[in-house]
Amino acid sequence: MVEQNGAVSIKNVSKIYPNGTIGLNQVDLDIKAGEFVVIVGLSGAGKSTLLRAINRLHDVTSGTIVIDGQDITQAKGRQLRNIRRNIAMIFQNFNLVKRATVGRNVLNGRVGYYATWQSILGLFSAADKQQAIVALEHVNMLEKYYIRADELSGGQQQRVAIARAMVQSPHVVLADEPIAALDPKNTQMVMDDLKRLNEELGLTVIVNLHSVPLALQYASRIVGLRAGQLVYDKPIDEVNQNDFDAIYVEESAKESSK
Ligand SMILES: Nc1ncnc2c1ncn2[C@@H]1O[C@H](COP(=O)(O)OP(=O)(O)OP(=O)(O)O)[C@@H](O)[C@H]1O
Repeated sequence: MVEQNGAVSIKNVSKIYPNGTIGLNQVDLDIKAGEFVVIVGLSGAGKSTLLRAINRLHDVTSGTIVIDGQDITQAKGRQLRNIRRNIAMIFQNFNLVKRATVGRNVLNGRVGYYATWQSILGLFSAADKQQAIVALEHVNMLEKYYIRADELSGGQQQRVAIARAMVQSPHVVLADEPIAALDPKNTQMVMDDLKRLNEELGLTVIVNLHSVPLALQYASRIVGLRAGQLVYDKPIDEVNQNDFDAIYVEESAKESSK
């Protein structure tokens, strides 16, 4: 049997920012390949900090994060680059190159496979261009191939970002509040696109969301953070609405009820 890639094992991870703020406090979380995990929690709970630790956009203070057997917190140079290649990130603000075409933005998902000079010159192979076309078809955006990214709506830009993530051929997709800037129709489309990456391509998807109804609709597992700590972790079929009180109760409300 071929082992599926995309397992993320987070062990005893803490992150203390230079100003002393605790971003994460001894978080343990084992995510299996092919899961669709939604991380919920109040603003400031540590959701972004956790996602950014997983692809090492920032360093953790202690603990380990092992992705398909390799510890990204300790990796350097080529090894770090190779682990990162397997992790795609989708941001709230899309992070596209606004003045570049949709096609070029999608091809940027391949830069991890080229020397820097090649990607700067846009020397992408025919096979990669074909992959970009397939990815844009997947998110129903192929007709926009030659359009500049800044001419698209927010929802369309996010779908281009999803196509860019696809051509990266990752094992894990991280999405940090991907629908925060979108209306309900685009929210649905973007969440559906993420679900298809999970179901059709078998990718592990980890999404930060504020919305509990969306978490319930899409997740195979829900994880709750509060004040940097993991306070909740259940497969979707064991989740009930009351559970969210534990995640969303404000510290102040808790204190005043004592
Ligand atoms: N660069 C930073 N320097 C100092 N503190 C930070 C930094 N980034 C985040 N924090 C703090 O770390 C804690 C966790 O923040 P984080 O952004 O991870 O929360 P979040 O759950 O993603 O919130 P939101 O839903 O608002 O994005 C917060 O107290 C925040 O103020």
